[in-house]
Amino acid sequence: MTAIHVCRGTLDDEERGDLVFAGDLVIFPGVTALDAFRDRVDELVRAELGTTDPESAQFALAPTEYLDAVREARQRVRDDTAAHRLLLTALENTGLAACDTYWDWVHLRVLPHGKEHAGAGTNWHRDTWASNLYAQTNWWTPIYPITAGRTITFSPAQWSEAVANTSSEWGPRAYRGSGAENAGGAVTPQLAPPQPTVPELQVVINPGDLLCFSGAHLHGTVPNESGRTRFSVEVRTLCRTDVEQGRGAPNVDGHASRSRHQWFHHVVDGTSLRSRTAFGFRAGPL
Ligand SMILES: O=C(O)CCC(=O)C(=O)O
Ligand SMILES: [Fe+2]
Repeated sequence: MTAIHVCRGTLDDEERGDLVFAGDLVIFPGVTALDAFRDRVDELVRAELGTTDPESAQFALAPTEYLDAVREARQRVRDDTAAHRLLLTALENTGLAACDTYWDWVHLRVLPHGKEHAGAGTNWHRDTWASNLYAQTNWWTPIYPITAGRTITFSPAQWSEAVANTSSEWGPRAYRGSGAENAGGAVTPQLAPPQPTVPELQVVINPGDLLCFSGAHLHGTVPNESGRTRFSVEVRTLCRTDVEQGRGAPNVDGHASRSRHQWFHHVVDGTSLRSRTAFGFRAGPL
């Protein structure tokens, strides 16, 4: 049973882990530093799209021009250390201890209106089918207002129920961040037949709110037919103590042969989690 917690105070890493690794969703409303982060992302997005209304820019620009600008905006956010610092402060505002935290990369997801852009979203997946890291915690925030028709969706019923999937044969060529998203590639492992019935929970939060969930949750993108483009940012964290102590969500159906510690770098000093051989991690190539 998934509960949704609206947490107006802070949770330390252990308290947060107790909820998230049990399948609960945690919403931190009005996180202080998130306003400045959002302003920064908005500035980068407007600059790249050359508009004051990014949510309708897809209708104003030629398709290739638009997709190029989106790619640039995504890269700008991924490289922008000022934005990263603000996002880290926002995570710390929720109680996260930066000294113990590794993250992957700050990913701007742009989901335009219309079926032809569906590849910019994701099908149902658990991130852990790819990362094989059960302490993985996902953070997600909208940059502009969203609706139930323009958001992320969860299948709480499948938290503890195995579903057939392609995690055993999925490989790093589909590595997230490679740009495969907009080419409609299999960015994460997929559901395999038989397709389960997936009762959905679409989560609508405000810009400035942060949604936190286990990477082991079955989740995906609501197809955007809302008439406006969705802009959201996601990042994944690992708490070193969780990894060292083997804390995390249960694995109900992941069959990846490797764990992708190398996707995660320390939020302050940038050292790779893979290089922390003191943990006894395999340090082999992808
Ligand atoms: O934003 C979405 O639609 C999907 C996000 C996602 O899969 C993630 O944050 O791991
Ligand atoms: Fe995901």
